[in-house]
Amino acid sequence: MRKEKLIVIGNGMAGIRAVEEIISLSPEIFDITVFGSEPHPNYNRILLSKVLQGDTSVEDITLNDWNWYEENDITLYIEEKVISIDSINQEIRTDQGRIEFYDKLIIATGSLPFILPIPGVEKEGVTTFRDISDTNQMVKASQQYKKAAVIGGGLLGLEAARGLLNLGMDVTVVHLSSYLMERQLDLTAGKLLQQELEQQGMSFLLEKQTQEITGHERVEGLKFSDGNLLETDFVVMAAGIRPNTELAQKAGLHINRGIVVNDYMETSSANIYAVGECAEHKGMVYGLVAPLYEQGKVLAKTICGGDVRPYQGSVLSTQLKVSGVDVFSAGDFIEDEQKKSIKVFDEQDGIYKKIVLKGNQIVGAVLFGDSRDGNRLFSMIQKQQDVSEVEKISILQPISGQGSGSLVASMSADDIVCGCNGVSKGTIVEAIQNQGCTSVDELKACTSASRSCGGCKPLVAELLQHTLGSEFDGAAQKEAICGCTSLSRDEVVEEIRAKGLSHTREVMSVLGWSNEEGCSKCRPALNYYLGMVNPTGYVDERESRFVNERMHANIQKDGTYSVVPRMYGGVTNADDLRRIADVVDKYNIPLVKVTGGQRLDLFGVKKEDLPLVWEELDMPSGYAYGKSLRTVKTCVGEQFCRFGTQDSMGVGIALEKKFEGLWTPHKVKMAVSACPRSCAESGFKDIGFIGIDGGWEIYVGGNGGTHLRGGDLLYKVKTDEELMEITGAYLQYYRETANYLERTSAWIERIGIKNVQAILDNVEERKKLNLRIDEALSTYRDPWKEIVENKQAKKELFETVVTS
Ligand SMILES: Cc1cc2nc3c(=O)[nH]c(=O)nc-3n(C[C@H](O)[C@H](O)[C@H](O)COP(=O)(O)OP(=O)(O)OC[C@H]3O[C@@H](n4cnc5c(N)ncnc54)[C@H](O)[C@@H]3O)c2cc1C
Ligand SMILES: NC(=O)c1ccc[n+]([C@@H]2O[C@H](COP(=O)([O-])OP(=O)(O)OC[C@H]3O[C@@H](n4cnc5c(N)ncnc54)[C@H](O)[C@@H]3O)[C@@H](O)[C@H]2O)c1
Ligand code: SF4
Ligand code: FES
Repeated sequence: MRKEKLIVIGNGMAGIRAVEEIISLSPEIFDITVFGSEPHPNYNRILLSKVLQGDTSVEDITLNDWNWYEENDITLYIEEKVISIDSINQEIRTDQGRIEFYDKLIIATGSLPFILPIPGVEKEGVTTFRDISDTNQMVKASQQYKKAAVIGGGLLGLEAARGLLNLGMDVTVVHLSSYLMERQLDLTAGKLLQQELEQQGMSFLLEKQTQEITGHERVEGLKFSDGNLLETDFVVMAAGIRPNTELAQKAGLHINRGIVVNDYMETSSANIYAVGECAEHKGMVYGLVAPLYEQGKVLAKTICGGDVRPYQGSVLSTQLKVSGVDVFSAGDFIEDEQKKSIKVFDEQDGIYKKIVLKGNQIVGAVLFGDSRDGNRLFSMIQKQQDVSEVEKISILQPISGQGSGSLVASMSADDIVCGCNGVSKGTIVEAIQNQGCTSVDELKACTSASRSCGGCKPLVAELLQHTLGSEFDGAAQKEAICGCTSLSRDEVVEEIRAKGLSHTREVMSVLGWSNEEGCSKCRPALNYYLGMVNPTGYVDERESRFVNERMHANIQKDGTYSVVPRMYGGVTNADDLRRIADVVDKYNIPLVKVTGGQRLDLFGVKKEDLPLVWEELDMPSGYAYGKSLRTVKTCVGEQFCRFGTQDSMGVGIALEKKFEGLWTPHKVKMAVSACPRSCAESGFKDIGFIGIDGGWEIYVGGNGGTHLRGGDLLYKVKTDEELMEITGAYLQYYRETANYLERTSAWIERIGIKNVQAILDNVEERKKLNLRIDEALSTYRDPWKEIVENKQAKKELFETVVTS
């Protein structure tokens, strides 16, 4: 039976959550294609604030990686924008000229940041805060400039400001209203918040209307309507958002503020639905994930058929994600003729609580300084609980001051624990008691609790402890490697060693994985740990690897691949260049790019051409796709440079020849410079070598990515042999102790350079580590050559099967 074609425009949080709901209801009905204009698979936009504040990294906020799309047979086109919808012929067209037919179409285009209509907004140094690219821009600006101004003192502006403070900038928040977060707080809470943030180092200009952004090409300041000026090097616009409706408008759909939908998320056009921030329901447009996820549930049921409970709109609750600030707001929190409030204000401790009652119903709440009662109050608001029988003041006081255990004990089963995902206490308790969840990560996988902003994690953990009672295992609360198990990385590796486990499925079965297939997080990790523990006995499981590692090339947004041949030490010759040029001509390779790691990257290679390209290049794989040694960059060194004191190219080539093909927890880059001028940028590599008089300095844990980190000096050595020995021992220690997907920069901070030095100081230990790395290296075979020589693998992986 022909599957119906479902197209989703927008690869963001609401669109993909709706797809998840659809797949869980009816995995077989639709052939799904998703278009996303950003260059990433679906990620957790909420956590961009945490990325900026340095609490997590861009790599760690992916919600659904490429494997998820592949496993669910979803075609994803990234960096491809849908530019028109033909609702008569049921077709969409993209900016790449692609035209696709749909049976059903979901518009999930989100919002656009509101850009103040004032002169100067186009200047260099003005940004918004909406996506990964904006976040990277802010991190980069903080490395070059000192003064930042954030326009807008709402949730987004304050989270951006906290991030910029953490990045070392002087930050002034410019706000239109007389107090902060006026959409979520009342005057008292807004002022308390300001005091707290001032203590953290933030400055504020309130009741300021920005009239112009001054400067030549780059921003130099802000000019206000009262004539005052503020000098600044960088401006973040966080003055609200607007639903992204242009596409729907052009298609003739009914638009008001957003794309108008009914209670079933249907737009005014047949077979077209809208969900998320772009949708307007009963005059409301939402900008938080909880309502968008509720909409996604309704949409999935509508589209899959069956009983649908119509969407009735959502009550909102918010929390600011700034460490050291405890603030909560929910529902309708401003008093008027019909709505009266009850307040508790402890000025000494800076604690303020207010509930707003309409008749006998609690309709809103604001908490500052102690938000532990937030969930309970939110549940009362959602349930429109009648409080006529209750002594009103007690609503504000029953939990505070008591232990946290009693907080979860006092919650009723339908009280919401995770606001973002609408998960109640009852659902979590059921998952613990009936589905055997024993850790927060398992609960996240089972119920989605704590999957979004993460603010509810402590409460989920308390509930777990409370429910399990004496069976609660504190040790199990260590970071589990994924939601399929409660075991940590160290425990899994220990079990693999102790029980001699030799296959991912065996690990999952023997160690009692809750999901017998594993998931896209644990399968590649197990494959790595098994290979690390038993390098000569373990047979690598191709199917457990990420797609790029399976294909030995990097997949690009148009479905073609990029190919990087190995050029040891970044050194090449006429023969290699001639062969590369011939291959480029023969296979119509559209782009050849010199990489930052001194390699040539051939972009736009068709999947079926990959084995032929590799065969004709006749060069080893550069592993540009792998969690392994990528490149050793070198400066020309003593051979040609006047300043060179060492043979950087020779050492670089020797390092690369020795360690090529070594699987590591994450990618590893090296650089060798022959003098402290460090032309190969040795200070920002996983391992960097700098030639000095009479030897080398070895730097480790450097990173040139979003969270720039200069390497730490590990050792000074006198000879090239010592350099090799230390490098081997260091790399093996990293291989044996890091979590899968942990870069050396994060690992060294976690483990501590002094502890690593203590291990490597021990000559015997160093020898053993080197023996073990040599064993791992002994298994290396060039993967391109293997495929070229293996007809079966070539056929399975690279020949496109055409069925009619
Ligand atoms: C820094 C930050 C922190 C936040 N913190 C919180 C929080 O703590 N709690 C909370 O509840 N909410 C928070 N939010 C809001 C939350 O992230 C959004 O409500 C949510 O992401 C909206 O989901 P969406 O799918 O509607 O839109 P988006 O996630 O923006 O997704 C829309 C996607 O569609 C793509 N797109 C648009 N047009 C096209 C087109 N024509 N073709 C193809 N693709 C297109 C866009 O590029 C985008 O990737 C935060 C937002 C930000 C920016
Ligand atoms: N923790 C969270 O829940 C969280 C965090 C970040 C973002 N978000 C969401 O992201 C979206 C965007 O956030 P936001 O804070 O930009 O939106 P917002 O509309 O909540 O706040 C914008 C703020 O900017 C102020 N403002 C408007 N024009 C201004 C001007 N000319 N000069 C100075 N100030 C001006 C407004 O007074 C308002 O307080 C919202 O939907 C928000 O809910 C949520
Ligand atoms: S690092 Fe020193 S030796 Fe190497 S190229 Fe630069 S200046 Fe010359
Ligand atoms: S409250 Fe945001 S993830 Fe649970």
